[in-house]
Order: sequence, then structure tokens, then C-alpha cells
Amino acid sequence: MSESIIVNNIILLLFAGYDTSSVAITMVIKYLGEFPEIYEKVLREQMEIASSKEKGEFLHWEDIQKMRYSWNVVSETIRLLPPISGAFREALVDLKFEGYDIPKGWKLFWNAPLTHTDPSFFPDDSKFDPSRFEGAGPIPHSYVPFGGGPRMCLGKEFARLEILVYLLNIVTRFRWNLLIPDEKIVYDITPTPKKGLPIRLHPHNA
Ligand code: HEM
Repeated sequence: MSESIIVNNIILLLFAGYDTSSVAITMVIKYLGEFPEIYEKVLREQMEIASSKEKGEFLHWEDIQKMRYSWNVVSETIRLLPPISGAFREALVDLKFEGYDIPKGWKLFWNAPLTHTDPSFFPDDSKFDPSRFEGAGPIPHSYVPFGGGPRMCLGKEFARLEILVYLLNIVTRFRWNLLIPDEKIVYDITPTPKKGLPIRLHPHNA
């Protein structure tokens, strides 16, 4: 393997493993700032888990499994603002799709934001509604923030762990408000708040 391929793989791993989760956390902060009633539900769930711990006791795997509502909120966040907008696949055979002929060997880009806002899968698609993920949740391949198939994100469970642990730590300490309500989000590879999403933190015990 050439040095440039090794360097490229390392850079990709750093991006895949760091920017994606940090963008997801940023967007959760945005939505929780926008929807105080959803923040309250997350706080209640996280407080229940935090208060079941002795002082200084670490979180356990079972605690993460109890963060169901919180994960539904994260899932809805990355439905509306997926950290990665898609990836490439190669057509292994000639195929037809929606009236288009796609020859074998062509490269295709599957698009997460478009898939996630298809109203036949997600009625009232622009509404932030974590209850979409209750029960069986969306049908397979209609929800693809981590991709799908054999090349699906291999860091998904690690990402879930770090996002939920972060959420517990911030929500049990602070409320916050967004200093620029309706701040524009642009896709600059990943979704990026135009002005850096400034917030004001309010400690619970102030
Ligand atoms: C919210 C966080 C994350 C999101 C939304 C995300 C999303 C994705 C997506 C969409 C793909 C392409 C999958 C496909 O083509 O089907 C991918 C691939 C990948 N992700 Fe993630 N990812 C996240 C976190 C992570 C983390 C934390 C790591 C590593 C610690 C990681 C490592 C990778 C790697 C190595 C691949 C390439 C897998 C392959 O080609 O076989 N990701 N990710």
C-alpha cells in the first residue's frame, strides 16, 4: 500500500470517527434548545439513570440501554440532519431505476437527506418527532444515517455510546438557550451552523 493511501485512510478514519459524532451532538444541542418539552423528557430519563448511581460510580452498559427516549431524540436529529449526506456504490449489474438505465460499473451516490424526507416513509417529514422511532421504527433502508448493507458504518454502536454519555453529562448539569434562534444550517461536507451555534448554559444548581 502506498504512503498516500495509508495517509488517506488515516484521515478518513479521523473524520469518520470524530466529526460525525461531534456534528450529531451539536445538532442534538440545537434541537433540545428549540424544543424545551423534549429537553424535559430527556432530562427526566437521564436524571433517573444518574440518580440510580452511587457518587463516582461509572455508567454501565445496562444504563445505556435504558436511554431509549434520548436515543430516539438523537435518531430523529440525524434523520433531519444526517452528519454524512450519503456515499457511493457501484452497479454490479445493468439496472433500471425510476425510468433510468444504469449500466453495470457506474458509480451511484445514495442520498440520506432525500431518503429521510420522503413523506411516504416519514409523514409530516419536516416535523421533529422522536416518537417515529418507538416500536419497530422506520422500515429497513428508509432510515440510513449510518448507511446500510455490508459497508454500513462500523462505528455505529461506539457513536451511540459516546453521544448518549455526552448527553447524560450535559443534560444533568445544564439547561441552555440558543442565542441565534433559527440559525441557518448549511452542508459544508457535514451540517454546519452558519454562526457556530452559540448557546447560553444555565447550571441546574445555580
Ligand atoms: C453519528 C455518528 C456517525 C455517523 C452518522 C456515521 C455515518 C457513516 C456512514 C453514512 C458511513 C457509510 C456507510 C455506507 O456506505 O453504507 C460510515 C462509514 C464508516 N464509519 Fe461511520 N458514522 C458515525 C460514527 C463513526 C465512528 C464513531 C466511527 C469510528 C470510531 C466510524 C467509522 C466508520 C468507518 C471506518 C466507515 C467505513 C466502513 C466501510 O467502508 O466498511 N463512524 N459512517
